[in-house]
Amino acid sequence: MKTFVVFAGAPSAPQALEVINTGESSGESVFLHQNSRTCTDRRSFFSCAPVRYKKKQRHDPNDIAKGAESVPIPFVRAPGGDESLPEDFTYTAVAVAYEKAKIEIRLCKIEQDNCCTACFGNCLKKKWPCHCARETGGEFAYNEDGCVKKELLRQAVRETQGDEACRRVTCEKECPMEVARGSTEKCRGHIVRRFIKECWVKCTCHKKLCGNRIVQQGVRYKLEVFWTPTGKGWGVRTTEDLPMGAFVCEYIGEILTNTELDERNEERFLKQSRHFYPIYLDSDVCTERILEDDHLLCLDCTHYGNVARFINHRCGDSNLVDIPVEIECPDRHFYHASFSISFRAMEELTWDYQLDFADENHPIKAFRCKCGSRECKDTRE
Ligand SMILES: C[S@@+](CC[C@H](N)C(=O)[O-])C[C@H]1O[C@@H](n2cnc3c(N)ncnc32)[C@H](O)[C@@H]1O
Repeated sequence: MKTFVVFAGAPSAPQALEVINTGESSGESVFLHQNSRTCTDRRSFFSCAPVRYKKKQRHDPNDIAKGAESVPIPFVRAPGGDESLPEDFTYTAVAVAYEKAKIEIRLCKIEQDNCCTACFGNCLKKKWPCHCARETGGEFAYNEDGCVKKELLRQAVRETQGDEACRRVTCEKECPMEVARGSTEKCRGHIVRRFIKECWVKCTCHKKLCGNRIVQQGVRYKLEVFWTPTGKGWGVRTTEDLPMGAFVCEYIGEILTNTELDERNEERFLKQSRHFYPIYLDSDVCTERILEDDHLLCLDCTHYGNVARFINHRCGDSNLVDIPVEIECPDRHFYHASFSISFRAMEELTWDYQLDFADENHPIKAFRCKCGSRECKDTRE
């Protein structure tokens, strides 16, 4: 018996080695292809190999994600410009807790009837939606193209625009959001946000093929970070036309408590930092009423974050809407803030930060808005 070592890949990129035995009598070498095709010479092996052939990857100096996303995200300077990306920023595609934030991602919190333990393949193809669609009224949040369904999208736009018709809850005692703002005012009321629940770790469907696993797959459309010509610093745009409801990215950064964020804000304010990058994970404040400091969490993208950190604000008619998503377990102190297209876009991607420009007490002193929208709320002289 002869032993052959077979490369599963091109000659220049041997990634996996496989040893096979073959009879000596024919005098032929047998090359076993990884997708079970056999070829009798090395040449035809490599010509039938591309199914598994993975191009040798290089570190693309223009990819701000440094390979962390499944698509590269290039950055583009203004013509003739020499702006550089911030040096104290490291790209991460997963949220990381800084120090005190308590994140309760526990298997025991996922009850059997809160996940699909008998599903196979793609849950969206099932005749009847599985348990995972319960959160969204018995229908999956996504369509077969991986986009958020129209009704849910409309609802999210209404909620984020503070539509009076949306359900509101007022804190009975101290409002954690007012406390976070350093204010002693009464609760202004919280809109009850509708969450999306994706299939999670205990579900038995396919981790990549299930259509109820969209946000957890990460960025898949072509995005670009570019230097805005209107004085907003860096911004994000798409280089392809995105359909309504397409998931663009989630807001990823360091997970902080309010106190930690306050300390950072103060420091940055003293340093006269130009840009600020925090968001509050407050979509479920209304069901808790009373929250300890280490449970009302925020994401800060200043030092660690993903492409969402470069998305600028637009008042009123922004083309992205944020939707809270449960991915790991039902603990809503930490959830995923996903951005989907609410208006067709092939231009700068913007998101309404929901800032009150007149609020002098706001912990992040609002910038002078240059969004250019007819609905711009920054009316300060
Ligand atoms: C999340 S960052 C966005 C990325 C930022 N432009 C950069 O270069 O890193 C938020 C900051 O961008 C700037 N910004 C965002 N939207 C803006 C707008 N509509 N007008 C002016 N500045 C804006 C503000 O300085 C704000 O604090």
